[in-house]
Amino acid sequence: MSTPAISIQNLTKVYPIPFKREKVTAVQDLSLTVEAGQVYGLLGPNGSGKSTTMKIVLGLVTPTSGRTEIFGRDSNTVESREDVGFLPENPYFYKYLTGAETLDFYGKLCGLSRAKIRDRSKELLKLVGLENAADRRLGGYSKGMLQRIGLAQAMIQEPRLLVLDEPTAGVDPAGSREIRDLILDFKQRGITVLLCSHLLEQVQEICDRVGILDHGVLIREGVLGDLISIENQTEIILENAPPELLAQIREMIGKSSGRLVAEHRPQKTLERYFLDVTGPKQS
Ligand SMILES: Nc1ncnc2c1ncn2[C@@H]1O[C@H](COP(=O)(O)OP(=O)(O)OP(=O)(O)O)[C@@H](O)[C@H]1O
Repeated sequence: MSTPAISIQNLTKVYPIPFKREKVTAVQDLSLTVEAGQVYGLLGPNGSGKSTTMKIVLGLVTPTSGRTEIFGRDSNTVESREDVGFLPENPYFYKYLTGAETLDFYGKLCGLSRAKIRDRSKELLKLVGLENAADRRLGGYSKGMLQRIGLAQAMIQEPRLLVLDEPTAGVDPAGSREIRDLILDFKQRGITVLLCSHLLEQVQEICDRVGILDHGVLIREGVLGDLISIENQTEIILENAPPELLAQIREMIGKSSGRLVAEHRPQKTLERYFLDVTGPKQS
């Protein structure tokens, strides 16, 4: 089996509260594995320990006990960071820098050569749809554009793993969809993604596997489809079914041991409807 992108073993983090004798257990005996190539959703209510877990994986916070690894390398080693790109929850950007200058800055921080930064920056600005805004200052970017330059920044050193903390926070539905599509694009390129989000509808669309934290404890974990499927029910969606066919089906069900639980028209999501009515008009 290939080395997992992330391995978390019996991780616990207890924060002392300054000037008080109390402590906060942010993460408690957490073990989980993110296989390479997956999009993994780490979910949980506010304060459940998601950001703390991410920061420990990234080597930004020291665990109280347990260990975390990135592609087999302990998170507390500098080498483990070579393979990771990170978009924090509230990224701070220099608003007087342009999009291109921002990528230049992060490229230099990662120790990339001038030529490499130039090529990579051009490629990434195109990928995140900011080619035309490359020379505009970030102070004039919308929230969606800022998150996209944040994603480009996280991708500058061609990481194999992307850690994204709330990548669509504060972004409108069209902007969120663009970010969602970008994440799927990264997955297509073989990049592993660890994602924290409260937008469960989006998580459902893009994640292969999810873990749910509650008060620092992993209460559910598994393949998304398995976790949310209702075991003893079957859904059949028919198109253009004539009334006689529906009547026959109802009659057959009536004669069987099965029970018709619901019969209704499938609905599109509110997001899909919103995008349909606000999106570009078809000519
Ligand atoms: N530096 C810190 N010092 C003390 N307590 C902290 C610190 N960072 C986080 N905590 C506490 O640890 C717990 C988990 O916080 P964390 O930010 O990891 O949760 P989260 O799931 O990411 O929340 P959110 O969804 O609001 O971002 C919370 O009770 C929080 O108050």
